[in-house]
Amino acid sequence: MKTTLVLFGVGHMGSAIARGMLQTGNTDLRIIDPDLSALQEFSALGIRTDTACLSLAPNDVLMLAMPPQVFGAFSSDTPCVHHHQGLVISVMAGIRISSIQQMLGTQNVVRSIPNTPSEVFEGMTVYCRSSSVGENLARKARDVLESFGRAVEVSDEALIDPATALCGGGPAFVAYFADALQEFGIKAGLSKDAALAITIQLLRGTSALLATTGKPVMQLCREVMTPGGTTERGIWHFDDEGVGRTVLDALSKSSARSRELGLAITESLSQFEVAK
Ligand SMILES: NC(=O)C1=CN([C@@H]2O[C@H](COP(=O)(O)OP(=O)(O)OC[C@H]3O[C@@H](n4cnc5c(N)ncnc54)[C@H](OP(=O)(O)O)[C@@H]3O)[C@@H](O)[C@H]2O)C=CC1
Ligand SMILES: O=C(O)[C@@H]1CCC=N1
Repeated sequence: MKTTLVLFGVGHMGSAIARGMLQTGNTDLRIIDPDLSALQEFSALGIRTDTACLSLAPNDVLMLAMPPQVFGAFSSDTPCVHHHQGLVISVMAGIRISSIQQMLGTQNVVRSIPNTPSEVFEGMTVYCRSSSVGENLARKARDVLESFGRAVEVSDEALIDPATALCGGGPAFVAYFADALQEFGIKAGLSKDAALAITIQLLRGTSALLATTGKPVMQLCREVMTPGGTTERGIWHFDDEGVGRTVLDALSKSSARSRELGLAITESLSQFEVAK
């Protein structure tokens, strides 16, 4: 029997997951989002869509893809998700497994961080499961997450914050760099289309070279830097300007923000417990 995935939130990440999943067709999809216009694309494809969730089947897999900041209100306003016996997969940045368990009164939680290339079945998801998720549910979680790309499980939940920076945010960092490459091409006189085509093939070709040869990344870099040639001038400039360090700092800041988002909820939950 096909798993029914109930996707809560079909914004940038949720819609990428839904579109990726529709390419594989292994999962029955149901989508909930208060924004009717976000649902139209999917209801036109015959997918069950609703602006609110009133009931669930016990075996439904729930996927939480709303902003972390609205999770508290969602939890209060959606009683049918409470005490859900099936699997709950969160893709929300920051929010810890224990907070989700506490707020939904459910145990079987997988905290994951996918990325937007899921839309074209090239997603990468890092995930961690709660100790209550046994092998059967773990297999189900993996099947769901692999229905829009690749998935890697980690056993230490603390790794999800840096994975949020690297894997979840990664496409933004790569796109930012790609934009600078494209801009150079355009400023140098290439047409926008030519600059874009070159940039796309650079990303694809470098990625394929890395994956196919298994060479270390900096070896790829050194192999392009012909001594006395052109590329080393550019890479030396990166080194002088501390570009590598800036990238590390940027990802550290993203990771810290993920921890901070989680901590805000954990602290408000513990204050609530004290007040009770
Ligand atoms: N964007 C990304 O690349 C990644 C995002 N994530 C995570 O995915 C989640 C969504 O991010 P993103 O898609 O970028 O955000 P968006 O703002 O693009 O989308 C969020 C969607 O959730 C909807 N929503 C709000 N409240 C509810 C609710 N109560 N029930 C169901 N849906 C609701 C919003 O509707 P409305 O607009 O009406 O408020 C909106 O359509 C976040 O938790 C984020 O941390 C994780 C990895 C990568
Ligand atoms: O920026 C964010 O908060 C989300 C999580 C990872 C990518 N986008």
